[in-house]
Order: sequence, then C-alpha cells, then structure tokens
Amino acid sequence: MPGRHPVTTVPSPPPRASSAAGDDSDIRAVLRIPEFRRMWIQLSLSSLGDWMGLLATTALVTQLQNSFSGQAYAIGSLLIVRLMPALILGPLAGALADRLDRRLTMVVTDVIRFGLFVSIPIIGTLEWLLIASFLVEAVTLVWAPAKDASVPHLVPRERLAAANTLSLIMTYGTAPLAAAIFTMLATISRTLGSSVSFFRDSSVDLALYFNAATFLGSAIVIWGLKDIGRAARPETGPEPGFLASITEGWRYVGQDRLVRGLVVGILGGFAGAGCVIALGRLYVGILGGGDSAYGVLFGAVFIGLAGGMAAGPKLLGDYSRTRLFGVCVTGAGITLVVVAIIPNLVIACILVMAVGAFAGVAWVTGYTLLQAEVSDELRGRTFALVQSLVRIDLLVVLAAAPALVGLIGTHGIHLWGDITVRADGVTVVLLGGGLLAVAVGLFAYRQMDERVGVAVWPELWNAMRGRKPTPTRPRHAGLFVAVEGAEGAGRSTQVELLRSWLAASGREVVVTSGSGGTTIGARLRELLFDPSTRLHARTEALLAAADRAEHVSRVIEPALARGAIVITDRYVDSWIAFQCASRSVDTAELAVLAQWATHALVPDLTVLLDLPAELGPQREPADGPAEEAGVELLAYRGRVRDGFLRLAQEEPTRYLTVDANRPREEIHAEIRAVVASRVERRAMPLGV
Ligand SMILES: Nc1ncnc2c1ncn2[C@@H]1O[C@H](COP(=O)(O)OP(=O)(O)OP(=O)(O)O)[C@@H](O)[C@H]1O
Ligand SMILES: Cc1cn([C@H]2C[C@H](O)[C@@H](COP(=O)(O)O)O2)c(=O)[nH]c1=O
Repeated sequence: MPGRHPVTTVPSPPPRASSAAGDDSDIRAVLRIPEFRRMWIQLSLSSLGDWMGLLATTALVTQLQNSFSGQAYAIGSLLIVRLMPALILGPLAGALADRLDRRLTMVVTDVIRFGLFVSIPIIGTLEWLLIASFLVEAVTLVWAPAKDASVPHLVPRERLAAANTLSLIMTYGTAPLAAAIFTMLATISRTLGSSVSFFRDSSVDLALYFNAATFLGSAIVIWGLKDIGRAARPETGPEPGFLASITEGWRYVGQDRLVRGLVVGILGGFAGAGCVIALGRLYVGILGGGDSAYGVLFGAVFIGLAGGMAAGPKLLGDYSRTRLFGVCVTGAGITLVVVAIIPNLVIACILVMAVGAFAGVAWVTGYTLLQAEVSDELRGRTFALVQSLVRIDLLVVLAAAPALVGLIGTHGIHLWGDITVRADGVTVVLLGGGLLAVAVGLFAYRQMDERVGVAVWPELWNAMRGRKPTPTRPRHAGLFVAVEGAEGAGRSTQVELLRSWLAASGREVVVTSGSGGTTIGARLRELLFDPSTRLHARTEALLAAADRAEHVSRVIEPALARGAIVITDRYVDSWIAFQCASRSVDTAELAVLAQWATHALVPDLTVLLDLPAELGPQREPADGPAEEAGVELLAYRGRVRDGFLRLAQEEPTRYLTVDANRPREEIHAEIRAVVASRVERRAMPLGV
C-alpha cells in the first residue's frame, strides 16, 4: 500500500522525536552560524511580538465592549479576522514571497506590522482593531514563507532539522515571556492610571506599543542579514490550493489508520486549544481575575507547552510514539474538563500548565510521526491537508465557542443551601471542549495503536524510568491459533477437527506441537522429561525456553510469513501453567523469558479447553487405559487448571475459554465460530 513506509519482518523501534528533530550537538552547531543566530534572534522578537499582539488585542476588545455577551462576540470576531487571511490569501501570499527579495519582504512587512500595531491604540475603535488585525495577519502571511525560504540560505541541509527544532522552541517558548511582559505592563498601567492620564485610557496600550516595537527591532536585525536575497528558483512546486489540498490528501488520510488517528487527534487538540484561547479572558473574569491574571493563565499554558515539547520526548524515552500521541490528547482533555469546573484561579493556572504540557508532547509526537510515517510522495499533500483542516477547525471553534458562551450567558444551578454549581457559558463550553478532546484522544489511540496486547500503564511507567519497551512484532500474513488445556482435555481431538475444517478452504494449514515440535526440541524435551537429569528449576526453564525458541523460529514464524494458518497443540501458556504448578517459579519471570524466547510471538487466538482436574485422567487415552489419580496428582492438576484460568483471565480478548466437558462436535462448533470471525477480521477469505 502506498503512503506508509512498509513494515518489514523485523520490528523497528518507533521513531524518536529527538532524532527527527535534531540532537543537542546539531543544535549547538546551528547556533554557531552567525547569520542563523541573528535570524534566530529576529524570529524570537517576531514571535514575542505575535504573542503580545494576541494578548493585547484580545484584552482590548473586552475593554471596548461593556456587556458579557458583547465581549464574547467581539473576541470571537477578532479571532476569526485573524484566521481569515490564511484561508483567503494563503496561496497568493506564498507565491508573492517567492517572487520578491526575501530580506526586503521581511523588513517591509515588519515595518507595516509596526505601523498597524501603533495605530490600534491611537484610533482606539473596535472596527479599526478588527481591520488592523486582519491586515497584520495578511502581512504575516507574506512574511512567513519569506522566512521559511530564507533558512536554507543560512543553514546547511543536514542541519535543517535542528534549525527547525529551534524555530519551534522559539515560536512557542516566547509565549510565556510575552505573557510575563503583558502582565507586568498591565500592572504598571493600572498602578500609574490614577496619576497619569495616558495609562488611564487603556491598560493594554503600553503592551501594544511594546508589541509594535518588537517588529521594528525585528526589521532592524533582518536588514543586517545580507545573505538573504531573492529566490534563485522555487525550492518546491507550487502549493496546492485550499480545495485541491483537501481532495488530494483526503483519500490517503481516510485510508490509513495511523494517519487518520493522527489527523483526528491533531484536530481535536487544536479544538481544545482553540477553546482555551477563545475563552481564557472570560474564564479568568468568572474566577474573579483581571488582565494580569489572564496574562498569568496564558503564560502557564505556554510554559507547559514549551516544557512538554522540550522535555516530554526525552522523559518518555522509547515509549511507543503511536501510543503516546493518543495518551497525551486524552490527558489534555481530562485536565481541561477539571479546569472547566475548578473554582480556584491558582489551581486553574497549574492545571492549564498540565494541559499545555500534554499538548506540547502530543504536538511534537504527532508532527514527527507524520514526517516519519508518511512516505515522501504523499507527505506534502498530507501536511497541506492537515494545515487546511487545522485552520478550518480553529476558525469553527474560535467562532463557535464565544458565540455559544454568549448564547448560554451566565447562569448557576442552585443545588441546596449555599451550594450553587457554575453553569455559565464558559464552563459549559470548556467542559464540552475537554470531553471532545478525551473522545478524540481515545479514538486516535485506538486507530494508531500497534502494540495490541501490551498493557499501557506499566509500559509508560517503565519508559519514564528509562527502561526499554518490550519488543512487539510486526503484523504477519497468517493466523496463529494455540490450543491449550490439561492432559486429556481433548486438545488433539479439537486440533484435528479444526485442521480438517480449515483445510477444506484450500488454505495452507500447519499443525504443530508446542513442546518438542522440532528435531532439537524433541531432544530437549527428552532431557526435560528424563527424571534422572534432576534439573534445577532455572535450568529446566532455560531448556524449555530453548525448545520454544527453536519451534517459533523454525516452524511457526516461517509458516505465518507464508500466510499459513498455524495451529499449535500447546504453546507457552502450557509451559507456564505446568512449570509454575510443579516448581516454585515466578510466573512473571517465566513470562519475560517466554516472551524473549518466542520473539514476542503471541497467538491471534488461544483456545483453552477447560476441564475439571478429576475428569481429564478419567478419559480413555488413545494408547491405554484411564489412570487412577491420587490426591497429590489431583491437587497438582488443580493447580495447573488454576494457572491456565488465571492466564486466560489476564487476556480475555485473546483467549477463548471453552467448557471441554461437552460433546466433541459442540466444542468444535464453538471454536469454529470464533476462528471464522478471527479469519474474517484478518480479511483472509476461507471459501468455506
Ligand atoms: N469432548 C470429549 N468428550 C469425551 N471424550 C473426549 C472428548 N474429546 C476427546 N475425548 C477423548 O479423550 C481422550 C483424550 O483426548 P485427546 O487426546 O484429544 O486429548 P489431549 O488433550 O490431546 O490429551 P493428552 O494431554 O493426553 O495429549 C481420547 O480418548 C479422546 O477420544
Ligand atoms: C508441555 C509440558 C507438559 N508437561 C507435562 C504435562 C503432561 O503431564 C506431560 C505430557 O505433556 P504433553 O505435551 O501433553 O505430551 O508433560 C509439563 O510438565 N511441562 C510442559 O511444559
């Protein structure tokens, strides 16, 4: 299938964000390039200006409106006008930036942004604020591709990944600084407002002037970068238009489970983030805070975001990236739900930091996975689709969230006595956003998880302690069925019935034995069953492991790779159940050994024929009379049975536990139905 990199027979570790993003030495090397360093400083200033602009303009619209609903609508309008240029002018601005001198483009657009931000507090109307915000975004659209195209002029190709990491850190890392400066300026304005009329008019004017100044500073820095000029020729083909990018990438995104999960997760994450951005100021107001508190809350989100992006991938080591993405989106959603209902601003600030951290890890992970998992010929279209969808997503959320808040208004549900529960629009919409993120995170997890059968939390805990993940196997083309049960449970009978039913389909069916199933295995089994050897329990376990390793690598794996249906009479579960019943061995330790020996090959289905301990021996064996079991033997058989049942309970989806004290055909019909559904799930036509 085109699209994803093919999964071969050897399990490859999940891509590590650090390797995709460039390691520490790369980053140091990039920063040693003087031109790039200056560019980096310029980008920091511009990003700082962007965040300050967002904070200051959002705060300003609330000051320009008196009613709660009016403020909500005004914030919604502001955020929409900030997103509109990307939808309308995106391709045009990209083409323009490729035709103009890039250094000049950046300098001119920075000066225009300076002028626009200075004009906002001077004109001081909501209408101009909206128009100026639209123009700032339109100009930024020309500036951004000029910047992106300039980086390869300054940085060697092999260091581009590290340069991009630095760009990402800078883009988000300046947000907390912007929030801190905004909070400081708002506090200064309020303090001086009583004595100096300039500060009385608007507490955010100073922030807007500061913001304007960052763009002027950026223009001065960029003017000094003489190496950046006009593009010699376009580095990539023209970007598909908005609609074209959707149709081109849609089919692929719809077909591939991993990419589908990623895209849905990213959209859900942005929807949650959009709720926080759109409602942050109103939320702070409900909890009794002002502009300063808004700055702190906003900063907390981005401290968490930057922390998550920078530290998350390192902290989580080799934890499965496909799992991590869904886990983090779900975690962000759960935390957002708590934020929505928490009545305390300080706790809310701490929690939004956690929301930011989850989102940061998810963003880096998702971005890296898209780069690593989507094949080169589809990557551009996939990214284009993701970017288009993210914009639509944000537009809808940013328009809908404040509008919904305005519609719902401010309410409280009186329960009893003094107890009233908040039911205002902000709480309800934030709660809904959080629940949506949880649903989307779980969906992404289910779509993307390639480690089915490996428990989530122990693996996460191990990764945080720096332990390697247990290896999982690639999907194979065949079907692997194990039949387990104590002596005389009817395994041979059911294996044969299953074999003849499956063989009628024309598929290759391989029947094998999980103990002594190879030439070497048979010799090992002889040793194991020879009472004169008097083996130590660990020696016994290692010999049994060698028997299983030989069996899996010589018989089962090659058959599965050919696409055969493999039925094994006994597998590692028998080994664990018998060894733990007869010797004092730790089941968990044996399971680790078994997993290593079998190359982590787990059956698609394990049929456990369950029979009460006293019934097995009563059944007439094919080669002799039924034996009379003593008390000790019965107790041992009871332990074996309990061992099997415990294993089955631990993995109910893999096991089919069958009451074996029934007629052969009845048991066979039950097994056949489940095998048929497993075959169907693997899309293996049986023709029977
Ligand atoms: N459902 C059943 N009801 C009654 N007897 C059965 C049933 N299934 C099998 N048997 C009989 O029980 C005996 C043991 O059956 P089978 O050899 O299939 O079991 P097994 O689990 O493979 O035994 P072992 O552990 O000895 O290899 C045979 O004589 C068989 O005919
Ligand atoms: C696989 C296995 C078996 N045993 C015991 C169970 C029976 O009593 C005998 C014969 O087993 P068979 O596979 O049904 O021929 O051996 C055991 O003790 N440990 C094992 O791993």
